[in-house]
Amino acid sequence: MATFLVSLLKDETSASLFTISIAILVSAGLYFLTYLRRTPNSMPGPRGLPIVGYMPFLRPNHLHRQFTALAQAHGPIYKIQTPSKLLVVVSSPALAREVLRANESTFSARPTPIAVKILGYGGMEVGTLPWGPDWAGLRKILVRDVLSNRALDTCHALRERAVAAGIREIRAESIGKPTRVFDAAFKLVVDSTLAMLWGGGDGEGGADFAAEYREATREVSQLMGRPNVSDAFPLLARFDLQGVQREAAVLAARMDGMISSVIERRLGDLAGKKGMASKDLLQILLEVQGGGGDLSTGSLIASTSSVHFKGLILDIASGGTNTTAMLIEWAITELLSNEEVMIKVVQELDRIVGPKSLMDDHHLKELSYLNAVVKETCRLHLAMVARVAGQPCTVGGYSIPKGATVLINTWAIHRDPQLWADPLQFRPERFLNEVENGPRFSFTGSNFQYLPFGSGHRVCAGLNLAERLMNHVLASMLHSFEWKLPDGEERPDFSDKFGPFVRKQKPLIAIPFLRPGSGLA
Ligand code: HEM
Repeated sequence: MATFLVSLLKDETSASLFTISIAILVSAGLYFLTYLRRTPNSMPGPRGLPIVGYMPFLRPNHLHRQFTALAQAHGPIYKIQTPSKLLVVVSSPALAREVLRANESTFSARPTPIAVKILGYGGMEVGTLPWGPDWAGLRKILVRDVLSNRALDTCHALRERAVAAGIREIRAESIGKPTRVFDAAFKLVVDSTLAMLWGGGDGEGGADFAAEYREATREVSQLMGRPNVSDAFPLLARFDLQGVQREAAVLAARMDGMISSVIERRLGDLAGKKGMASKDLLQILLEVQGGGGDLSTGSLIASTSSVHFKGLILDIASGGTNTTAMLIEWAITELLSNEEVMIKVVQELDRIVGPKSLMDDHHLKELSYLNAVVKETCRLHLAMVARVAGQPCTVGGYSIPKGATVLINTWAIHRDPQLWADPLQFRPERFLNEVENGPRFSFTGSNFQYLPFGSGHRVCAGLNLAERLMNHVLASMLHSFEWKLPDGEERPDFSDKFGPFVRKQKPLIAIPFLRPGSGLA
């Protein structure tokens, strides 16, 4: 569940002035006094005002750039005091390593906005559970059993079929027409995720159900990006001033209804001995569940109606669909303004996939230039990893109090000219031929210069799936179609907006034309 990482921070800064004023009167003084006592005085950082700290100076839509500029003024570790939180921003690989590896157990939790908690079965899914045996057991099932490369290989045909169907739909409905690239990518990503998850049985798929799930997922990500004053001022949470908690509860019930109905239908099918057309991830999960899991997880998923069991399904179905689609939109934006790179991608696709076929799984391993494009997109368009100090500790020689939120500013690290040659240039070549013994920059977070999926025990649990989806969907969109900007537009707009992730401020609109070399022609 990637989208929750920084929304708490945004909530803090962009709630309406009116609500903020009330909130400040009620609780800010109390918090500020508490934090004054606990703030490490010697750590550099911009000066704020009494009571409200630095909050009035934060620019919610541009925090990634503002935090990077502040690092230039205050160094690679600095503090920002807000009424309710001490933020510590770190912007170097060495300090990221200190937080995510050397002090891993101290920084094992991440800030969880109230809406995210409600939507995640009350904080019972992998992304929101606190570090402990429940989290470890469920994460093991998710990563080792259900989202392992082996399991994802098992259901590759389901993904291929869904992507091919989506590509045919674009051909039928959008050729020659201005199209929102994010929407096209989002549909392909959600449909193929759901196909892998529960598309192997009878009755679970279906266009209407997928459309309903897509709509709910879209609403979830909108809600997560909405400021909630209760996150900034927990004392006010019980009043739910903006109704965010109520909305989250309604949406959570809707998602739960859909997930429960899929499980029931599948269990009914099995009882009726209909069997599986082809094995999907739900089936793999049911087999783990039926086997009782191991000692650490057996009781957690003893029942298929337990929140833990359903939370695992939610993690897969909604964990990263929005982010994956958003990165595909950024990749196409970059390619439309880097003609040479686009030509190389398309040449590779023509060479590996060939003129008469559609993309399939075995092509993916050979598309090394396309994979480099995806890595370069992740370098330039992801912004932060957030963790909370579970106990007092020291980072970079400064003491950090319990409860402080530490932000690893990957936006700054990924664009640091000391670390990357021509850091603002889109140059996928930097990820090619890295070293002989495996890639220097993988998605696993072993190199702290490149952290798109975080690092350590809480590194993204869905990174295998995310990598396959990004590569597969992007490759299919580029192999089948030539995307052109509408007449009169020479270059796509690059303005962005900080939110749970860095999204495009203006959606990319492009026109797909059928490529003569595509398998659809
Ligand atoms: C390109 C898409 C994605 C990006 C950029 C992304 C990024 C991230 C990041 C940065 C984290 C926090 C890591 C940390 O704190 O060190 C995370 C956590 C997580 N992600 Fe992803 N993610 C993506 C896709 C996915 C997908 C497809 C899934 C589901 C299958 C998923 C499931 C999770 C889960 C469950 C966690 C919490 C892990 C834990 O706390 O143990 N993500 N993701």
